[in-house]
Amino acid sequence: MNTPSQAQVRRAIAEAQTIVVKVGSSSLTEPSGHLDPQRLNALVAAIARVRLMGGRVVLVSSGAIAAGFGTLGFDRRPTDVADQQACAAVGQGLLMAQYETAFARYGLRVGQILITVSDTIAPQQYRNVRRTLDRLLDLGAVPIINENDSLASNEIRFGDNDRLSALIANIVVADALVLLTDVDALYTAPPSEPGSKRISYVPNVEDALAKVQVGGTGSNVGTGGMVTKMEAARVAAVSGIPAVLTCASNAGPAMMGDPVGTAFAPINDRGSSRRLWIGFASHPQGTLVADSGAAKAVRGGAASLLAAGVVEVKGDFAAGDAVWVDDEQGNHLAKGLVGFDSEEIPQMLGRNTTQLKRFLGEEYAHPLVHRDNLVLV
Ligand SMILES: Nc1ncnc2c1ncn2[C@@H]1O[C@H](COP(=O)(O)OP(=O)(O)O)[C@@H](O)[C@H]1O
Ligand SMILES: N[C@@H](CCC(=O)OP(=O)(O)O)C(=O)O
Repeated sequence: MNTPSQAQVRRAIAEAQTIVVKVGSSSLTEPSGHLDPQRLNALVAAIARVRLMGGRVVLVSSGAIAAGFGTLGFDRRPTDVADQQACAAVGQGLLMAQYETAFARYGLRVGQILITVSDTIAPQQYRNVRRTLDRLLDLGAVPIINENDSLASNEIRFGDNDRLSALIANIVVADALVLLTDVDALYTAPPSEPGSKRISYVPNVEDALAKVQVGGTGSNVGTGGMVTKMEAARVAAVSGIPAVLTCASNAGPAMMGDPVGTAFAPINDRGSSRRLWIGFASHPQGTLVADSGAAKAVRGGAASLLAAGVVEVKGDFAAGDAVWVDDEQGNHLAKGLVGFDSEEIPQMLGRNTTQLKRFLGEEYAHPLVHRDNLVLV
């Protein structure tokens, strides 16, 4: 696709029908570990304005731990996981109570959704998340999402809401992603470094990643810093979704397409939500190794992966799971949703469709991975 101008990207954001807004802990809370109702109310005012003009807004809100630790008597954000989970349990309630009251002033309802990684990995759960979000939006409510910090175990969690917000943008087929933080824009280096310069437009986030020096959090409550925000912007750009990054007090102008913060251009056309899920959220459970002919066909982008071109199957998976498609040198070519259980596949390898039908039956005369379920990496 042609690279759009900054004005085109800003216009696309202003005209977005469905917007995912992500706000960080430091934009909603005091360093003492309590909510800052004034800043939260200002954010709600900006979102309500867009919502009342007919926009569909999903809010991904951090802040549960940061709103809960002061209330529970800690003088700083705890580092112990169980303490963090307890703080999140308390803070999430406080956060939602404040959002409920703030949105009610505009006659708007909110709906809380707490997500774990497995809700976006397993196809069934992914569909559930999507259906609930779609219905909440259809009913005019503002879904408010956070990671389910109190239950997520440390080994398997998003850990930051930046990446989660980009996945949510895919799930709801958003037209724009708005990342709100405590810094007004992306800079060429962490703003604390002398000489760092503000960047107002990033036409290609993958190129920018090589040139910009991104650092960790600048506050005592944030988690991912600019690293995870750039990753979120990258997922959005690759998914065909324009994004803007700025401070929370610029939420209104950012959503109106004003030249605040940093705008990120999409670098691909929009893909289907399911293909984007395969590409970004699915966790492959095994590998199909393609021979050189099949590898070439898969790389071409329009072919299904047939059993005739597969030389090896690795891992233990069920039909419908995500798998890697590798070449014989071990390079990942694609990710795909496989049509058969791993135990069924060895007997199919190297056989063409006629042979599969004759020796194994009609139900085996299908590609291992259909091209609609295959995404190049
Ligand atoms: N290149 C950069 N440009 C802007 N900010 C950066 C950069 N590198 C690191 N940062 C830091 O990232 C911080 C924002 O991330 P974080 O603290 O995780 O916020 P949030 O709580 O909103 O998610 C900024 O305050 C800033 O200190
Ligand atoms: N889920 C956590 C926040 C995780 C997170 O990404 O924080 P932040 O870097 O402030 O956006 C919480 O609600 O405390």
